[in-house]
Amino acid sequence: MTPGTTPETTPGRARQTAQVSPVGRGGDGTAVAFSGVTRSYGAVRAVDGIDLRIAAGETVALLGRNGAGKSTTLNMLLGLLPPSSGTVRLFGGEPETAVRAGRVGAMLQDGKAIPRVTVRELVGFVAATYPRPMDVAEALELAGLAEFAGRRVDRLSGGQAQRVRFAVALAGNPDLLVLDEPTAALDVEARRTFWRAMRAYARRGNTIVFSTHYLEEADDHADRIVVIDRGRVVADGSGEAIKRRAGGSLVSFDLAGAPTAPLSTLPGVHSVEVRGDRALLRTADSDATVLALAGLGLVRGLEVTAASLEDAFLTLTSPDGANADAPNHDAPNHDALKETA
Ligand SMILES: Nc1ncnc2c1ncn2[C@@H]1O[C@H](COP(=O)(O)OP(=O)(O)OP(=O)(O)O)[C@@H](O)[C@H]1O
Repeated sequence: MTPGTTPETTPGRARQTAQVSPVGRGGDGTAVAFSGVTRSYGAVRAVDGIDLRIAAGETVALLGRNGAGKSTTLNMLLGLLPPSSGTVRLFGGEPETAVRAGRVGAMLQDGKAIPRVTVRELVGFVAATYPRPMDVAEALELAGLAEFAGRRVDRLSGGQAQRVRFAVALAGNPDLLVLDEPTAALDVEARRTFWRAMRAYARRGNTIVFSTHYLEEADDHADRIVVIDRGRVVADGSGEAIKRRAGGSLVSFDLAGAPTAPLSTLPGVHSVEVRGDRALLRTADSDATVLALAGLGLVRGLEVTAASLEDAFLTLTSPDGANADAPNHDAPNHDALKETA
């Protein structure tokens, strides 16, 4: 069952609504612990050896491209999917135990269809399954739904329905909120409202794990970013640290038919991408790269720009189905990108 997404959610653990220190909730202060976790679907290795500790009270973003393994990781975290190997612990025990105890609220991509009841009724039904739930009005307020409380849930826009799912995830007043791409269906204003609510919930000492494709979103709203690529953690640290270590510069120029093979061996270059006739080199030393390009006569339309957040992300991850025209010679030492949280 998907915790926190249906009125039938399992009864919750007794706990107070008041602010609680994050330390102590997980015994040693650990909310989530993955040790050597893998998960395969047939021949597809979706998660390929994840070790991860998330302290109680942390807000952590799982950042990765489509198919990186984020949802699989979150599903194992919630006990919805067993790992092929390794162990997952929530608050020191089995995920199922924490979920059954009502310590976990989730908002997943494939939340079940919402029945024909009002927003207030639905959140009330879910809240009633917990011994000490969040006050319904408070959950609606936090999720930005106060004005829609009397509206039928099947008569809401996609973005409003998404907020209902958030309110349902909050209803049991969980210690840990797990959100799989929570802002996917939201417009700019709704995103702002959503993140404001999420931060308010985090300030109470709760733990939040959310997945996203966007480094900017992760950087703006998480204490810590865990970058996942091809089922592995390739970077783990603050947004600042990830930008600093993966940032560098972007050097682009017109190839004019020149071969791409030597580009990845130029000084400073850690990845090469070709878009049409233009080559984009991500480099840690733009001066050295430009000098080397000049030596090769490759200076047509040359541009040097600081790497953006998205460039930093691209540097850390590899595109699906890399093709010969768009090699990504990622060669960073990923271990060097990890920092102690
Ligand atoms: N039920 C399944 N059966 C077979 N393969 C699957 C299944 N679920 C996921 N996969 C594969 O496992 C890999 C990881 O998928 P996952 O959904 O965990 O990625 P993701 O990072 O959440 O992607 P997205 O951002 O697109 O949601 C992908 O290659 C995907 O095709």
